[in-house]
Amino acid sequence: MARKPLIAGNWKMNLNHLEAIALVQKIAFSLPAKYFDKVDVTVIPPFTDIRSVQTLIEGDKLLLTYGAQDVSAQDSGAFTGEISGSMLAKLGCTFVVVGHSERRTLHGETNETVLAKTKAALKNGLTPIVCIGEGLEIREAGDHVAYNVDQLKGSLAGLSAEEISKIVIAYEPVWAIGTGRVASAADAQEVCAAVRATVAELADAEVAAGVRVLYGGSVSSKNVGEIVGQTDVDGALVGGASLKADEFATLSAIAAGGPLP
Ligand SMILES: O=C[C@H](O)COP(=O)(O)O
Repeated sequence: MARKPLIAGNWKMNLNHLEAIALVQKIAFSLPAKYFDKVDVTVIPPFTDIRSVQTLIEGDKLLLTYGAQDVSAQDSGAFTGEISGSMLAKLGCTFVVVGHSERRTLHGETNETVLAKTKAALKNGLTPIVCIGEGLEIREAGDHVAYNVDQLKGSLAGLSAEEISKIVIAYEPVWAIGTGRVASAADAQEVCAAVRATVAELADAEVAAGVRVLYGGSVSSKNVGEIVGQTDVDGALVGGASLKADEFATLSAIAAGGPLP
């Protein structure tokens, strides 16, 4: 089954709403409509930027989509600081990142938390981008495939095949995030193939053939071509390089198969 590549730009805690508007305008200008037949491109700004990004994208009928970096596992109520799935859906978000390693490490999110947030996203019609990834010690011990398979199984435990078919999975080795130390294309392929095999086990072969598996960790225009050229890698979750319009447009164009903008 042909899977359309997805390039998702996770801005993390960068750019206020005015800067967000400027960046989205530049990306849209650099990436004409023809590219969007071959690649889905989404921006994942901080919560405070989403309304401005929505207004721009809807007002100018841009072909980019947008999403959020996190979602509450709760529906509503006394959860100070939390943002619900229904709030994000009302703002027109397509995607929500769930279980990013920075949330797992810095905010103590477990596989159970990630599963609850994944359910909250699905319940509200959002596509969760469920993140997994091993630290350096696990990679150096050679246990990375088993570790990622376990993390994925824990993060998707009990979901139906239909629910799993609506999810995007992102493999992000923690040692490659923001470090400039990108995994080799073969490293990315090895884990993404194991992810797809695990989806076949948890759901079925058809769901596994259709689910999009992204790689994340120091992706740039220099390495994206080789990475998304791997059989089981269907795009990228991009951090630092998504904050530069030209670079993000260029790497999206490469994922689309070119030509360069
Ligand atoms: O969500 C994005 C990843 O954490 C990758 O970040 P990076 O491209 O800055 O390494």
